[in-house]
Amino acid sequence: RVITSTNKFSQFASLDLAAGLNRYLQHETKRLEIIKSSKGYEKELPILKTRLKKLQLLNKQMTARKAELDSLRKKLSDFHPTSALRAVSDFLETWGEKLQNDTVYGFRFAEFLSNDDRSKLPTKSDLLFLCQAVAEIQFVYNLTTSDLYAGKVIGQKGTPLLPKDAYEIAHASRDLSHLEQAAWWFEIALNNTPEAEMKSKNVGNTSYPFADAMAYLGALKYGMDEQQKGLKLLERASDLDPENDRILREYLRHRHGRDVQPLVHSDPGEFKMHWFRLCANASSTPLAPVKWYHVCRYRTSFRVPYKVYREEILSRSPFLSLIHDLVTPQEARRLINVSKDKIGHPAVEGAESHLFNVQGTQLKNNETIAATIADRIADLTGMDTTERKILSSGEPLHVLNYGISGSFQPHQDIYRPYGFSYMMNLSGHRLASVLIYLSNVKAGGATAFPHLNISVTPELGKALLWFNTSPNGEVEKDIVHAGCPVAVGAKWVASKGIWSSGNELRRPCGPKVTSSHLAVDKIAPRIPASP
Ligand SMILES: O=C(O)CCC(=O)C(=O)O
Ligand SMILES: [Fe+2]
Repeated sequence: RVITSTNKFSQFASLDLAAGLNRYLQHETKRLEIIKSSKGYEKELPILKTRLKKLQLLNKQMTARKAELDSLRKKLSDFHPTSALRAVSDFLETWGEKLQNDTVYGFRFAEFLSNDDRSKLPTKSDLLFLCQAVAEIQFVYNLTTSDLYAGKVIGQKGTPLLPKDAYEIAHASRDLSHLEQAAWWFEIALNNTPEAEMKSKNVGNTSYPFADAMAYLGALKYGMDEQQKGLKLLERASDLDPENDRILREYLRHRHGRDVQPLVHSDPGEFKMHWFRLCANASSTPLAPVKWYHVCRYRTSFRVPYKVYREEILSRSPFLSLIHDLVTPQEARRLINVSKDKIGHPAVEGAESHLFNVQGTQLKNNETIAATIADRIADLTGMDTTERKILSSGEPLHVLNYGISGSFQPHQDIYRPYGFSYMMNLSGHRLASVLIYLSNVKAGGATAFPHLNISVTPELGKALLWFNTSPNGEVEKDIVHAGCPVAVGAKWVASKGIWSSGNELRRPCGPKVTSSHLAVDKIAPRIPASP
């Protein structure tokens, strides 16, 4: 999928279709010349000539549409869901067939696009995925259908949609069991389709099956206690496409109230809805301004003789804090750049893949930049982050990349019950996690802590620090957290795990409050405990 990670997209952006075609054209021209001047190939000459003519035509089209391709790339690079949906849909309509289907022009495109390059092209499944993404983003962020149809996503303007997109999103919503939402999308598709067009039966590539849309809407309305409205729609649908057996049967079943299955609405459950609310609130509320309980840590070490870290304590128990400016924009860029080519490896080793739809990689400390970050975290937290073959104190840095609607389901960075099989080993528990934001996100993509009622908007350079076990060594159940779906833009994070091995006597807020270098109780006595 091109859009699941921003990295996949940049591969597509770097693909030069026109140059590839040109190479192929030159190759074929040369072949024709050689064959012309050789004996015994007379029969094949006409075939080759037609083939060359078709290629020349395609080349002309390709050159003429260079601007179009560039604008497609530009639209995709905004990582805006409606713009991306429109762009991919346009691409598939104009180029997709030609490039994916070997036989349209009677020759193999594979010859000018390598398999590797072809895998970089947007596909039909990218389009379906984008429809799902729009449906999901709408649900989580509570967006109105008319705003989304106009391309508006949480204040970020994208390309307006077309009725056929609305039809596809309706189906995606239906698949997610968001039935009310599905009805809205069928409705908006139909409302934006002129009556004359519906009657013209001309359901081409650029349109959608109107009668189907009407029948689906009718069945939904019927099931949602608007029986009369529903029946009328089903009847109209059947009139519109009298030869359609499926629609006729649907109409009759509903009219006679026979075998009408009750609609099954999705019930995400209270916990998920709470998580979604936190996601939606985070995206509209900026971080709190600096408060009295911000903590300045003055730390000296042989690496950093004098350094001030500003730290906002968000929760004392379990401990969660926001560190301002852990990495510079240059360092973030560097981390992204060294990760880019490796991305796509399992994001989180040993984790159940249904938990996330992001891509990632691991950077070991032999990457200079990763070592720098590990050292800084050691300075900052007072803990050991050294990587060792056994009894390691630091985990390799995980770099994660979220594309449109990329998310990480609620989990804990520990062994159970979330299936992170590697999270407890000889090195003990993953004692603490440091999550560094390597990018801003245009909309969505917050990190939510449902049990703490906290969600944090990603901001380039900032980092969250939390402990996965409490000072007495028990698992912190309340540190469950999730990456909210990205609505617009790209999200890059790096997470550093700190193992208990080697840190037994180093964790802050240790046996005595005074023994803690943080002394949170002294500095922030009035922060309410978690609900
Ligand atoms: O990206 C986020 O906001 C959360 C990531 C996370 O939980 C993890 O990497 O373990
Ligand atoms: Fe996590």
